[in-house]
Amino acid sequence: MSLHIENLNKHFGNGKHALRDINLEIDQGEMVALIGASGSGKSTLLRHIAGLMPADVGSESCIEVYGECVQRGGQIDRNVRKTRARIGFVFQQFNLVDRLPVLVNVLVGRLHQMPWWRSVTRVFTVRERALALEALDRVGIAECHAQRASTLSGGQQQRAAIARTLVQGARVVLADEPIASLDPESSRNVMEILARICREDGCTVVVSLHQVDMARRYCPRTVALHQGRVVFDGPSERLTPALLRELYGMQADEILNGSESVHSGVTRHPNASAGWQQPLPQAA
Ligand SMILES: Nc1ncnc2c1ncn2[C@@H]1O[C@H](COP(=O)(O)OP(=O)(O)OP(=O)(O)O)[C@@H](O)[C@H]1O
Repeated sequence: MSLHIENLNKHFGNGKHALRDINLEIDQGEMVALIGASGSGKSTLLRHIAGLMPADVGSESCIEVYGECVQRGGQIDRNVRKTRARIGFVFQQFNLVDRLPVLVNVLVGRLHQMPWWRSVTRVFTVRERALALEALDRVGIAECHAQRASTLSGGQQQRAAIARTLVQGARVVLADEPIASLDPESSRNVMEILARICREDGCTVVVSLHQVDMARRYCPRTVALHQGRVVFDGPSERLTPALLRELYGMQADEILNGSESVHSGVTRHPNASAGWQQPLPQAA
């Protein structure tokens, strides 16, 4: 089991109950979509899994990644740095250092494996550079390795961020709305790359998405959140518009239509309702 989440609850200081009794098991090599309307708790859940945010203190909660404790009872584990090294985090806004070359941004993924003086001086070995170039090649942007990150398109920056997780050697990739700022073609590229590292490297991928169409295209399993609760956990193909309306009421339109209004350009099934597509076979 690569991810184990038990009795997870989170109240923020303002009293907001953002996560409610979350229990999840995710196997190694699964690609799981986390969907839900804005404010449903997707980012908060991913941050808890990465050990970036503690659950309610004194609760019965427990999060483990590959059997290693990330947090228990609202306390982040003392050895979380070791566990975090296996977790790659991909953000909506890429989180690259604009003025640094792409290759150096990708090599940042290795910092945890280096002595401190090398991380400060940013002296990388030939082998480390070769690894980073290989990762950039896998995400299709090796030719951009010497450019400053700021000169890349949004889609290329997101691919560099994924290459960073490859160089890190992450066994779990948590991607928080990685395609929310991208055009349709870049979105498909990024989702295909995530699906490929899942398939080829056996990485576990959990990707939060606003819209169900991408979940159905690329992720065999979807976990749907509504007001901090898991309201669906199962095969993505079961998430029909009717079921989404049952789960989300008026908010279903945000999940069904959002991708169409923001990033149109995907072919719709002739019988589809607004924003709805038939599932495609697993991405190549
Ligand atoms: N630091 C915080 N303090 C107080 N409330 C917060 C904090 N962070 C998040 N929340 C609240 O917790 C709830 C869940 O937020 P979260 O960002 O996880 O939702 P989300 O599903 O990722 O939304 P979006 O799709 O808009 O990014 C929201 O109501 C949000 O306002």
